[in-house]
Amino acid sequence: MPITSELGTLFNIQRKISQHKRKQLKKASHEQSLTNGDSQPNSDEDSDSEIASVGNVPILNQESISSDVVHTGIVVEDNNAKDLSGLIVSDETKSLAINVVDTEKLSGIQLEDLIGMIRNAEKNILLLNQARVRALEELEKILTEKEALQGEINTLEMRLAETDARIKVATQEKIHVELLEDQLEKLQNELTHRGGSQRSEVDMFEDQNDPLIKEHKNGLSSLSMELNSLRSENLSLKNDIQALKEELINVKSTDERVVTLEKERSSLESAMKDLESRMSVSQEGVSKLSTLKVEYKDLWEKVETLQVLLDKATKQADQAIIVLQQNQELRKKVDKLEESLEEVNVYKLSSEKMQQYNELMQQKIRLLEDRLQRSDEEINSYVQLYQESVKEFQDALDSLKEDSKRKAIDGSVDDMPQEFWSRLLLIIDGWLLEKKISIDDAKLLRDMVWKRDGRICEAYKVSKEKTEREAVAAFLRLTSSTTSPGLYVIHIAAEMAPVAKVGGLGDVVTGLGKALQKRGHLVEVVLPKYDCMQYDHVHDLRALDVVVESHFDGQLFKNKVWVGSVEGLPVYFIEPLHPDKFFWRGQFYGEHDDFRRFSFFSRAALELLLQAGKNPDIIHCHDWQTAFVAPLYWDLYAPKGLNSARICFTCHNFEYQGTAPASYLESCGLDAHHLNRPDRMQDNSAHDRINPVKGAVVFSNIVTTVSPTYAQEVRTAEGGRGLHSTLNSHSRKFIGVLNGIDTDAWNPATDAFLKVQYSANDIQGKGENKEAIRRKLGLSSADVRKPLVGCITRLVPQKGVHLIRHAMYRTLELGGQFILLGSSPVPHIQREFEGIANHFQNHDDIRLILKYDESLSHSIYGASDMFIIPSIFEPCGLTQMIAMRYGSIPIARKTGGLHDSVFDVDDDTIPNQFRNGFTFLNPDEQGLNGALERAFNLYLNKPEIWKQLVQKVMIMDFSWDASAAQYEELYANSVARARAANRT
Ligand SMILES: Nc1ncnc2c1ncn2[C@@H]1O[C@H](COP(=O)(O)OP(=O)(O)O)[C@@H](O)[C@H]1O
Repeated sequence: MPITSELGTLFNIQRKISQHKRKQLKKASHEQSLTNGDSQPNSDEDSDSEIASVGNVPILNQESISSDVVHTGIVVEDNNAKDLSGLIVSDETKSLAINVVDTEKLSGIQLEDLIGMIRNAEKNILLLNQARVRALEELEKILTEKEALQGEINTLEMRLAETDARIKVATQEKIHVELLEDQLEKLQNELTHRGGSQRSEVDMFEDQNDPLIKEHKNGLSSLSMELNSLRSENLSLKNDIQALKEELINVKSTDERVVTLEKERSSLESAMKDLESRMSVSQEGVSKLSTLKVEYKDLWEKVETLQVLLDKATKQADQAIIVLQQNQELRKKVDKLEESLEEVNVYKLSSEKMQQYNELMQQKIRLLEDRLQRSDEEINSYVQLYQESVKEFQDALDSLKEDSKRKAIDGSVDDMPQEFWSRLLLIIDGWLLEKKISIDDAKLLRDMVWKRDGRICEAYKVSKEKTEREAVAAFLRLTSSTTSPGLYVIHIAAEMAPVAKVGGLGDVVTGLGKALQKRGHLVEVVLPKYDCMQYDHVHDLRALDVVVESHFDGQLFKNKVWVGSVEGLPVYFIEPLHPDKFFWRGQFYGEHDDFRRFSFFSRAALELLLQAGKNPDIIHCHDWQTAFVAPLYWDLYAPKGLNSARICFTCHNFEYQGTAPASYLESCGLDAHHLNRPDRMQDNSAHDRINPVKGAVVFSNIVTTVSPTYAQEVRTAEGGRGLHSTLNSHSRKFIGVLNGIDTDAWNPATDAFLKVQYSANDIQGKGENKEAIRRKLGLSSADVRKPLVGCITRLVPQKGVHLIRHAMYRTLELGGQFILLGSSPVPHIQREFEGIANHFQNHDDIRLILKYDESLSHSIYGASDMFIIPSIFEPCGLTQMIAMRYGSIPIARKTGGLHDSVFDVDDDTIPNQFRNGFTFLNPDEQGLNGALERAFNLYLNKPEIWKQLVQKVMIMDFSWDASAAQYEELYANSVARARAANRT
């Protein structure tokens, strides 16, 4: 192939390659611009808010880029700028090298940073594209130049080839000329040799006009002409060659330029590649950018939401500030009140017992204020009536005065004129007809007049100068002293300690009953006659020769009635003669038909009261099992004549409400249709079910629970187990009264279950009881001072079983000993603790006894140094009070009744004389650890202080006295209101 065509092919290939590259570059550039162009509408569609912010960015403002890049994390790299300089790229373009930072970091950047980054990234992309376009233009110029040069090279190469050919011809001709010159020279030499001799020959020839010579002469001249022409040709060829050589040099220099251009081209290509890779990086950046845009959109929405919330919060804050200001004013008032309270407290400090009652007194004051307000309302309504009567009474008094003047007033009763007695009778009848006194009172007063009772004469004398109201009161005092000194209270309950006790309810019925009895009230208890009762605690048990019939399932069933005394209280035991043998089940609760068992019992108990002709002032029912008493009383028994009583209901634990399908209510004779309403017995969560506890709250005159804090807790959605709304709407009759304990039954000085009795004055016996129980349960006695932690409880979630379990292990870690007495109605919990009991059965420092054992419970209270009660919630809790009575320091969670009875030894906000234990707030292991460790620390490191603490808690008063007084007052007020209402 000729050189020219070879060069031409090469050139074509190169051109094609460069064209192809250019096309690709253009295409890439076009696509890029499309991509950039597309992203904006897309983002427009995506978010209006984004449009507003991104669209307004002055993206061609170069200054804004440089100032923002560092801030947003997009940085210009100097190296990249140097690479680009070879392409004659503008300075601005150099700043387009984007260092794509970790987008994860970006997402964490503040919102403003994010917006700035998006703006700058867009600016960078645009400038990058501009730089690419310029680079392409430059490249195109260079390629055009290169093409022109290539053409020149081709021409030169052709001319070179021609020149080569001509040089060859010229060389051949030169050789030929040289040959001719040689021949010519030889001929000349020959001619010269022939010289003189031959000169004459030549001359002869000339002279002689010899034709050979002539021919020879002609030949020579033509040769010399030819030679001359060849010489001149040779000269011109030399010139040509010289010119060609120069051209060749030019060509070489052109080649060198081509090589340079090639180098430039390849560096351009590598720059292009670099640009391409940067483009792809920037494309990634773009995709990340769109992710960021989405994130930005989300963030923006959140910001807007936050803004709305902020506005709201600001408004609330404003309101809060106002409230706060009001609060501060209130606070000042409260502070003043507290100051005066403290003064009162200081005064009350003279009696330690009074201080302990301080809180209860405050509560009582609140209750009294409440009551006072209500009775004020009632009284006001009577005032008018009284005022009307005053005049009449005054007239009667005036006439009596006149009589008195006439007769000797200080004479004997018998001397009083008949007119005096008649007038008294008329006054009494007037008060009766005007409903100022009840029929019973009127009857009693009439009897007194009839019998010429000196007391009524005396009452008249005392009241004759007084108002009618005071006179009525003076006469009624006569009737109440005539009838009974106290109230007649009947408890209808499912438990009573110690004969039928499952938990605190049994303790309360007996403890409260005995305390009320001591205060002069007549107290009776009605219980189911369980087959599993502790009959040895019932004195003089006997069946009455009477059968009480009660309705159930539309039929009459007989009930056998037993009487006996328990802890000095008269008790009626009802034994239903029903085929289902309701109370012959070997356990108190947990039967599938508990609802039927106890609704039957509730009705039978009321039937007993009715048939026995009892007229109690108070019927006190407890928990869901006897909650049916309240609606039964008002719906069925009050109409039948058992109408003397007010109903008091105590809920000992709102976790147990005894709900059932509404139709179940029919069995005991209640009208399910009538009662299954939101304002009556309908369960607040399941509307096809009735709720006995709710029914009792609605239908009772007094509703109590077992501690003030628990009473507050159950009025909240979290603590009320669905009944908070009902309790709130009946709040006027609802109150928390802290339970007490039966200090006779729980007395370490007399407790027959203890190995050694002891008291606060002599606590040595406590150590002996500790030693005795260690021996009994097989625990190590090696270290007398090793602290013993006790726990006696039903093992149910409420009691914080996971914390009890943790306390056992933590006690061992701390070097103590642990005794757990408890049982669980929850099978899996019982199984779990059985597993732990087996695991530790031969352990030196821990023992689990998983049963109910009254006697052992006394021994544990007597032996333990500390007592753990980590309840999740606790309506009242008795074990902490019993433990303290036995000198065992409680470690308790601050909830419900525990909060009202255990006060932390390290809590400076509590007066020192009330501090009696270790408490923790959070129901978790850390919370418990803290309290347990503090207790161990004090026990081990400060034995004297510990001893003082033990003696202090043993004499704290947790008796029923204060609580019974509160109940007495609640009862009395309710009865008084009823009587007042009956009179009107
Ligand atoms: N396994 C048991 N053996 C003996 N007495 C127990 C047992 N478990 C609990 N008790 C007693 O039951 C009463 C618990 O009352 P309380 O603390 O009000 O809890 P609750 O009524 O919720 O069970 C205490 O008198 C305690 O001594």
